[in-house]
Amino acid sequence: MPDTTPAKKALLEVDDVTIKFGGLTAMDSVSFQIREGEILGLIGPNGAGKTTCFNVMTGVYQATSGEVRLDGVSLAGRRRHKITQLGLARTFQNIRLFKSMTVLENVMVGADAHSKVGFFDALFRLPRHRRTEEEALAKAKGLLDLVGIKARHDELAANLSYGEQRRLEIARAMATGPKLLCLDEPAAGFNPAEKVQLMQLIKKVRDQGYTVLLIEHDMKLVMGVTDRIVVLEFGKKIAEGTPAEIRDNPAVIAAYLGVDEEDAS
Ligand SMILES: Nc1ncnc2c1ncn2[C@@H]1O[C@H](COP(=O)(O)OP(=O)(O)OP(=O)(O)O)[C@@H](O)[C@H]1O
Repeated sequence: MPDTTPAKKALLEVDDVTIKFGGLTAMDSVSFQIREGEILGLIGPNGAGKTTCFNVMTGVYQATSGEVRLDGVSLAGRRRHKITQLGLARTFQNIRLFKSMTVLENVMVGADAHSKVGFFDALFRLPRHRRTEEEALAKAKGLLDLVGIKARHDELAANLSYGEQRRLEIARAMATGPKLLCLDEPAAGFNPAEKVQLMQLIKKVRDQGYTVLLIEHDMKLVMGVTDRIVVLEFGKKIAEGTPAEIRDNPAVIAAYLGVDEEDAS
């Protein structure tokens, strides 16, 4: 039977983005789209431009040319907090938590990015503020439950295990209410069992209605969890497709093995 499911709309569009650092072109006319509800993997050897791509998307760097659009809205020239408000959240390669705050407080800080309560509501603890606070608390606990660390909510973030801190980072990013959740090497430093659990968590997050962009070096994880994969090498997109297509792509194999394409095929 022909597939009659309508194609999902593009949530994020990276449109012909180039970024140069002096003489180095870290992204060279890169275009790809992330569709609503999918898990997209962004992979490539060291120095391929993956993190730079994240940084352009999240407003850390400005593209030299081209633009990134979220839900049709250009992110060019927007400040980081504005991009978060528009619905793009990220985690970092190096964990960035408020270590002297509790687990729950870390998630509440994320939720504040979307708070519509004004200064006076908060100052006089007006009913609107209290209601919003209660809702934020319930939502934060729900997110901690989702990532599997609800029992630790009163603990200082510094006292969590490494794996728990990574989960907390994901919960905090989700607390900003993103349309797109970008995970930068979330499995770094994980053992095989933790990687399997992370795969399950990423799928669970997507099943909650989130769209996920994943930068990850671990091929088994990327192949096991993503719907589609975009491959960068030396700042250029060299391939795009399903995990099965990417696994068999000679250009990708060559990029990873560091051999000529003809030798790899
Ligand atoms: N702020 C910067 N100034 C100068 N060069 C930069 C800057 N940021 C990144 N680069 C360079 O851009 C290229 C792409 O780097 P990037 O960190 O995006 O690669 P990556 O694919 O994320 O690599 P890795 O897997 O090692 O994290 C590299 O050559 C890097 O040295």
